[in-house]
Amino acid sequence: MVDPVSAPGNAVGEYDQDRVEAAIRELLLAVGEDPDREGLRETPARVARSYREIFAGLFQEPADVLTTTFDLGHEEMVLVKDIEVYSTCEHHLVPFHGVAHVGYIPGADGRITGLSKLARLVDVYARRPQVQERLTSQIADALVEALQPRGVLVVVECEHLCMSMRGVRKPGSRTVTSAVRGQMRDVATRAEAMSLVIGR
Ligand SMILES: Nc1nc2c(ncn2[C@@H]2O[C@H](COP(=O)(O)OP(=O)(O)OP(=O)(O)O)[C@@H](O)[C@H]2O)c(=O)[nH]1
Ligand SMILES: [Zn+2]
Repeated sequence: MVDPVSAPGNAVGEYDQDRVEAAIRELLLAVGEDPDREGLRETPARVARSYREIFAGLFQEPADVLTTTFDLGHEEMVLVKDIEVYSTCEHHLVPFHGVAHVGYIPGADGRITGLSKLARLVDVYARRPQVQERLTSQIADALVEALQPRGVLVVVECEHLCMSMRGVRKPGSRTVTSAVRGQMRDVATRAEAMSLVIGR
């Protein structure tokens, strides 16, 4: 038995490697496969290890990653764009992937966070069963809470494999969602942020 991982995040229980393994074996049987054939023998254990990583965000809190802040007195917009996103659609349990652009205007105290922390924050929420709208707003709200910035803009652009490989089968379509908080709602500020997002 591998150590269960238990931490708050959004989880209602702990990660149970043995149970995931048993469920994957059962799933293989249910779809008509033979889980004992050579190619599949190790698959339940592999998938269980892989899900532990893919859903690790269930056991992480945004506060865990937004720990490093600096008082640089910087009062202008900070934007990290094209942060790679890999998440899992909670309706079909298949991936959706693309990029996130995360920007904020520091608060009156000029407190900022490390740039990598913005990407880590995206991962905390992406590594859970998700819908893109919730992913987008959770990132924005976590930044508001941690940094008390003047404004936040989060834009996420993803392709959903549930729309590409099955169902409606429209490969290449991308879904764009945004969450805007505080002064980023101002027309001119939002336009400046969006031009930075769009500019390549
Ligand atoms: N709003 C939103 N919808 C999503 C997201 N990911 C998947 N969906 C949609 O969730 C819906 C689920 O619809 P259902 O009718 O319950 O499921 P379904 O029969 O598998 O639907 P199809 O995908 O159309 O075959 C689909 O329209 C998906 O495209 C997401 O992140 N946000
Ligand atoms: Zn889906």
